Amino acid sequence: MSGRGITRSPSGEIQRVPLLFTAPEQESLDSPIDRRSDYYRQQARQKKRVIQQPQPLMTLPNILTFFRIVLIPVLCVLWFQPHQLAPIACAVVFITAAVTDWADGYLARKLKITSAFGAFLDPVADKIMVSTALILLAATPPEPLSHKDMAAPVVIIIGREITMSALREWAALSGSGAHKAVKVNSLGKWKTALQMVGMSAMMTFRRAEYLLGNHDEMVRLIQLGTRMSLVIIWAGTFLAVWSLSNYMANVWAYFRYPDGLPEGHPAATKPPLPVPPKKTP
Ligand SMILES: O=P(O)(O)OC[C@H](O)CO
Repeated sequence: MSGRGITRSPSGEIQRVPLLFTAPEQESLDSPIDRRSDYYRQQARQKKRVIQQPQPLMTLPNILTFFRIVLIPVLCVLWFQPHQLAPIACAVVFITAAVTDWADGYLARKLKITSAFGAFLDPVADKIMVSTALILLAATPPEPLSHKDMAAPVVIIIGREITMSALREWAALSGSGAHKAVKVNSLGKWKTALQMVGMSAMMTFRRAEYLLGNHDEMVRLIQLGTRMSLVIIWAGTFLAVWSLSNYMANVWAYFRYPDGLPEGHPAATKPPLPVPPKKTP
C-alpha cells in the first residue's frame, strides 16, 4: 500500500526508502545524512494512529489570517513605488494587517470557532508580516534613521522568530505534551502588538512631509515621531527576547518535571488545574 511517497507493508509498517547515493548499510542513526529521516520514521512506527477529526478551514478568522498573508506582497510592491502617496498607502496596508491580527483572534474566541489550523497559521502570518516590514524599513530607513539604527532590532527580532518556530517544531515533534508549553501566550501577543504599533507609526511618518508640508517645524516633528517609533520597536524587541526565554523556560520545565513542577518551585505559582470528576455510566 502506498500514498504520498510513503510506502507501507501489508502489516502497516512503514518501509525503509533508500536514500539517493547512499548504500543501505551506510544508513544509520549516527549518519548526518539521514539522522532526521530515520528519526521521523522511527517516531511514525512507534506512534499509534490518531483518528483526526475533519477541521473547518475557511472560517472567518482563518480567512482574515489568509488576507493578512495576501497583504504582504501588496506591501512589497507598494513600498518601492515613486508616487508621493505610496508611503501612506504602505502604512494603510500595514495597519490593516495589524487590525486583522487583533480581529481574527477576537472573532475566533467570540464565535467559538478556534481551530488547531488557526492556532498554527496566526503566529506564522504575524512572523512573515513583521519580518517583511522590518526588512523593508531596514532597506530604506526613514529619515533621520540610518541602516545602522535599524540593523540591531531587525536582526534580533527575525532571529527570535526563527528560533521560536524551531522551538515549536521541536516541541511538537517530541510527541509529548511539550507543545502545550509553547502555545502562544499573552507576552507573545504583547510583543507582536508593540512591534506592529512601532512599525505602523514609523511607516506613517515615512516621507510624511509630502502630505504635511516641508517646513522646518513640521520636518522636525516628523523626525521626532520616527525616532519615537524606533523606541517602540526596541520595546517590542525587548519583549520578543523576554517572551522567547519564557517559552524556553516552559519547555525546559516540561522536560525536567514532566509530572508537574515540584512544590516550592519558583515557577509553580499557579494552582494545579482541578481534575474533572469521572463520569459514571
Ligand atoms: O509568541 P509568538 O512569537 O509565537 O507570537 C505570538 C503571535 O504573534 C500572537 O498573535
